[in-house]
Amino acid sequence: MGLMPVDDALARLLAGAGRLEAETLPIADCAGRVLAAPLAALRTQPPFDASAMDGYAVRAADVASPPARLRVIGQAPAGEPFAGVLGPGEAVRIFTGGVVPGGADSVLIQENTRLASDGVVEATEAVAPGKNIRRRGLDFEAGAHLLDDGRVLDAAALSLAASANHARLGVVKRPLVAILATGDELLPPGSTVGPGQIIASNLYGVAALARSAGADVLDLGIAPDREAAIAQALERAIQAGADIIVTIGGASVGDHDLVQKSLLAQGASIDFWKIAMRPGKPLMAGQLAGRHVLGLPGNPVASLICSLVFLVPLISSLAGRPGENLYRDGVLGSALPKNDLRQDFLRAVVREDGDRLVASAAPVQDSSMLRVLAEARALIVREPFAPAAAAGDPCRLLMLR
Ligand SMILES: Nc1nc2c(c(=O)[nH]1)N[C@H]1C(S)=C(S)[C@@H](COP(=O)(O)OP(=O)(O)OC[C@H]3O[C@@H](n4cnc5c(N)ncnc54)[C@H](O)[C@@H]3O)O[C@H]1N2
Ligand code: MOO
Repeated sequence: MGLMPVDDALARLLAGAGRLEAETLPIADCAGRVLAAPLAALRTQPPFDASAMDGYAVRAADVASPPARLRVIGQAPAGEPFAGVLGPGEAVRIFTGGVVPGGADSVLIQENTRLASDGVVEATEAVAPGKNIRRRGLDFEAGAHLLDDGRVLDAAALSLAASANHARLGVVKRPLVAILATGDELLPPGSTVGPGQIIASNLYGVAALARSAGADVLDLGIAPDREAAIAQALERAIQAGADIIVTIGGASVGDHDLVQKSLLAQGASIDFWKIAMRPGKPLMAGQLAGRHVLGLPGNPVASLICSLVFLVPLISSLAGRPGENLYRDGVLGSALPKNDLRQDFLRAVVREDGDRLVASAAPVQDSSMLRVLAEARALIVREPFAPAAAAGDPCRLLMLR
């Protein structure tokens, strides 16, 4: 089988990954979620002409030639409207958020007044009609369209929805990603490591990427290289309602690479396997019981870069949220040899030279080396068969941080 180009593989993966169904949640649980339908206002805000300042509700004409004395006939704190109507020569003590009483056409701020005697206030400045009044419906009218379908519920959108009196919101279901590491040699961090054994590392990074893309994660732990154990873990993922099943390792061609075999035995269909990518060649994608399956290569750097390039966009697509564009233009800080048929993602340190990002590839790019990945700020993306390049040549960067 030939190697599928990275862009083709991504397009195939996303073609079958439409937005998940909606669920209704209390608004307190909706932060960061994606609206599943347009949102309209259930009420008008403000629902009355409201004072924007602490001061006195007045008739502008009464204070047109200051100083002007006004009789204070009552007060209107927020939440307690004044019941009467203001007549000529009268004022109502009012506070920010209070209902502007009938008869008043403006609010004079208290800094522009002084108390003359008990029950009498003196305006020391004039005020323009309408000044310091938030008109009924200034923000929105009942029935108005407020938020689009697909809007991410950020701080402003969430507060607006609450203000419009929505206690619950219809949001896109958050994808559930089940992650299974495979390999007889793997032990969880903190273990006493025996001969030939290593620590399972990348599932933590894969889980972190999944969560940051808006998914919930089900950690299926580590399965040994036995078909029955892998099958059992896949069944757990299905029972838990996973939308995406991610396997790590066992994706290549060795005698102990059993993931594909297990998947096929469970009735999975394989959409593609092996792509023109370095690291990440043995990446596999398919479907099992209506779930997406992404088989990541075991090499830690390969699995993390494949997660960034494939898993994150898949989650974004299911979650109905636009993915963040992590690509930037940069220049090379050091020369690179010509590339072969695999699209390369080279770990690079980046320095800023004015507004230019200067990226220098690490000299050793072995896909087991997590330290080089942690030190990198970007991946230099090299197209298949790219010619040799010199320091200073333009390059495309996939930013990591
Ligand atoms: N004859 C060939 N051999 C290999 C090929 C090939 O085309 N022909 N491809 C190589 C490439 S590229 C990669 S990438 C690896 C990926 O193989 P697998 O997905 O089968 O991964 P494993 O063999 O299970 O593991 C590879 C390596 O990574 C370690 N590993 C696995 N899982 C974890 C984990 N969760 N945390 C940390 N480290 C892990 C594992 O111990 C191995 O050292 O295949 C090449 N071989
Ligand atoms: O993906 Mo493998 O790590 O290309 O080396």
